[in-house]
Amino acid sequence: MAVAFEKYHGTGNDFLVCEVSEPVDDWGAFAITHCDRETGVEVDGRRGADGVLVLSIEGGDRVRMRLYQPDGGTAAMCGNGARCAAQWAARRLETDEFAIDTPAGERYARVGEEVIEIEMGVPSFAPSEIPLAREESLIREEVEGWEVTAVNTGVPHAVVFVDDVSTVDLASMAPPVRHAEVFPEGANVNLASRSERGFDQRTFERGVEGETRSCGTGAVAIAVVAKRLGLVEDERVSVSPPGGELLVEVPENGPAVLSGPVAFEGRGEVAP
Ligand SMILES: N[C@H](CCC[C@H](N)C(=O)O)C(=O)O
Repeated sequence: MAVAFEKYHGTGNDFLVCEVSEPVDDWGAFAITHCDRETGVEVDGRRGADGVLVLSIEGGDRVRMRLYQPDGGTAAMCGNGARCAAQWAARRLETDEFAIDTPAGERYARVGEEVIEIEMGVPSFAPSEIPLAREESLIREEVEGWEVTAVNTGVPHAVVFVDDVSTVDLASMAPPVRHAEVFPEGANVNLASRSERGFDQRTFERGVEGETRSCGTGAVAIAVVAKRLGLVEDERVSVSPPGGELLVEVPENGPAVLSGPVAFEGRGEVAP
């Protein structure tokens, strides 16, 4: 039996989207096969994906989202994935505002003409919530030779501010930080540097084990760490990963909000 999918990307972070009712026994194995950049499914000229979003509509007006990563594992939250899930759901629901149930908690989505906005929860610097293998927060401390700040924005992130993200060899700097002992569950690794509009972003993702064109929880992490370190004062911060531009709102109290565009790339069928 074939498995139907749709493909979306949010500022270049691309996902296969499947209904949970599709005939797949092992979504982790499915993600390993079809997300592979060399041998995975090809849509619109790009092979593979940064993950598989397994979705369902529950109770008529709520979306349940689970992310399976290219290494077969899962992650509690994905900001761009939630934006793609919201686009998928808006085509099926009669409303443009609804809740998305994720393992990191309930997230509210607003689907507009141009941008899709997700409430991302309240970011945490608490060691037990990131999690960190120590009792103190990790703010601007050296980890594997880089000045790292750690935050959880639904998943664990390490943020490193540099002069120019484009001159750093992310593929070699990120793995030691991603696997550092201080992160017992690993971390996604973000580089940020000042740009004219806000910050440039590059992210090495856990589970993809490589650089992605965009990462929503990473953009929120950069904005919230920039705020914490006193690098910005505005509540709205523009963050530009290689795949586009995201806007992050970081209020004093309350949840961060991530917004940006989503594109539908196509649909098809693959083997389970
Ligand atoms: N790309 C996602 C994050 C996935 C996080 C995952 N790579 C992990 O924590 O293991 C985003 O837009 O927020």
